[in-house]
Amino acid sequence: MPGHHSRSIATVCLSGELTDKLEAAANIGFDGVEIFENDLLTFNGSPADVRRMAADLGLAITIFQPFRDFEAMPEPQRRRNLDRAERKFDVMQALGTDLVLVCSNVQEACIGDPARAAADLRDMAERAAQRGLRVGYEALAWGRHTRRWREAWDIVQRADHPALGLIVDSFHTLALKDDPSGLAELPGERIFFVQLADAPLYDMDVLQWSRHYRNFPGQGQLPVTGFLRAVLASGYSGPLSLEIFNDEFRAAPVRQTARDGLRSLILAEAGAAAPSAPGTVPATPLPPVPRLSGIEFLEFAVNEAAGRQLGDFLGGLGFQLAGRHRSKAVELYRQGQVNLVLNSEPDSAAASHFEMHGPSVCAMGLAVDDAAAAARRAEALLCASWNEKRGVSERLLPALRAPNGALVLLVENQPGRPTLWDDDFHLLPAAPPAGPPLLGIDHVTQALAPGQMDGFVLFYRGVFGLEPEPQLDLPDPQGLVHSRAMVNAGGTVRLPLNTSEARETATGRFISAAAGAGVHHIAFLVEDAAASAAALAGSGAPLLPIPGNYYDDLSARFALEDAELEALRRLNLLYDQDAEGGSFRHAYTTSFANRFFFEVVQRRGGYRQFGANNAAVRMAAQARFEAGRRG
Ligand SMILES: O=C(O)c1ccc(O)c(O)c1
Ligand SMILES: [Mg+2]
Repeated sequence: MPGHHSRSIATVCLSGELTDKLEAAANIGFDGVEIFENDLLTFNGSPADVRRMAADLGLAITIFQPFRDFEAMPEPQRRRNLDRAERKFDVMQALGTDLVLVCSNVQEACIGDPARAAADLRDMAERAAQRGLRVGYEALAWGRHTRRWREAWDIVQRADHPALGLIVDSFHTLALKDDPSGLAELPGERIFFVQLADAPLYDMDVLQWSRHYRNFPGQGQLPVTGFLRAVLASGYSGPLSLEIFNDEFRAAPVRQTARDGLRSLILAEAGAAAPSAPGTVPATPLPPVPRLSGIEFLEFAVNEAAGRQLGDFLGGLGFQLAGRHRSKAVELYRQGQVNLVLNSEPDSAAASHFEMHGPSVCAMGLAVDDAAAAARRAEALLCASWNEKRGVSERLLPALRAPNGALVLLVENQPGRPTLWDDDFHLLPAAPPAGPPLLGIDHVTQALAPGQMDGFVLFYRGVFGLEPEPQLDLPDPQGLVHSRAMVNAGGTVRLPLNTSEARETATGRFISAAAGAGVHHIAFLVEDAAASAAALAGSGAPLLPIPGNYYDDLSARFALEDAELEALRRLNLLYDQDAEGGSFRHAYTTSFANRFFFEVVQRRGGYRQFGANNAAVRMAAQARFEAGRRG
């Protein structure tokens, strides 16, 4: 017996033809699909063909939907609607599903009388029952008279027919800020079906919001877990089904969306099962979110020539060659607490990454408390794993693939035990540091192609417990860049994610130059940004020049001492403050091979952001610099 509810997805969530949708849903492991009427109408085959196809794939057809504008219409529509229902029943029987979703009537002509709605639904349910079918009634948040689940439930109770039940959809309830907790009191068998959807919090017309911006549970900001907990407390034992209307999903690769969907459903169930029932075994045995102590290293895919160039570039930033791998063409560069690895080993994950993307970050090493448990969690959440070849007595680093195919390596450090670097590298004697030491990797920013944000958010949130910060819109001279930082509870891992629809923004240029999503910039934490910038400038490091207007404006925005302002100006440092008086000083390098760049940052007084106020100036300076470099 499966320990979880059967898992279903509406065909409207997925791109492509009905065949593609069913295959993707089945291959990733869904148990069933909601057939959206439009996907059937546009399919060049009979409902019986769909039934066979689903059966061959091992998919149940959980529901046929939607049936619109049925209840509480005046004559002659009332009678016509009952005839319409009979035609839908014919299709359902050919499809081999017993449940139809009736969404609440949105017509002006709909009569505002729950008794009439109940009488009509009872008629429909009686006709359905004669064919062994069932009817579920769902409140649309923008229905003419029925908008809340309680109103729909009241009508279902009045109708009092065993073939009529309630359908609930987290979006409609949560979008209206309606309270789902009362669902726990319903008899579970009277809830015929449960749809789950999340959404970002937008202050907009609810119909437009629902039709274009829904996303999978965990990708948005609605309290879907609380909703699900209430539903499950009723004793509901039917399928949990994802129903997402989203413009980006309609355009996204179908297999990725299906994977994200199932990942989100596994997480939602685990989340709903977890805290309310201490001591009981959760429905999904999902290992806990790993504790992350930081980014242990970043690994660059290079070939020999690119490796030399990047090594030189890093040398200019004060990094030193600190070790060579015992068995592979892999070098360790170090400055202070920061480890950067350059991998030119043939026939490796790095080599294929280099073939596809050129010099770029191909792996991130995360320091975790329990690498094996973290790997099991990732596997349970459908992440592909990777086993790199290794020499005798070298460390086994559990590895999984991020949504762009880059690797995340899980590094477990135990006090008093040899480190990864001791185990796998011939370490060179450390020379005295050039410049003030780097304290660690402050953040790693990735550029994503349009449409990839939700998938990455779910990956980092679900697998590693990072939480998304609010989305920011940053003006690049060539278009807007949307940025959302994923940050863990301790602030030890910070991963801003940027997307842009515009091809010529810094983010857009990265995506075309690197052939896809990847690490666009790496920020190092320092104690004193002015001292670090001065040391970098002194050793001839390529710092990004910032225009003088920026500093004139700074003096108008913040009460800075003249000497400080002059130092910022001289060192091309940017400055920001938060509302609590925390401050941020940062400087950027120009890019390596027009691809990625580095930043040094200093945080004071609990500043937790990323200097978004300065992004426009930085991106304009980069655009100007790169245009100059191209000549
Ligand atoms: O947007 C709609 O019309 C619509 C249709 C069916 C649903 O189940 C739903 O939640 C919304
Ligand atoms: Mg719905």
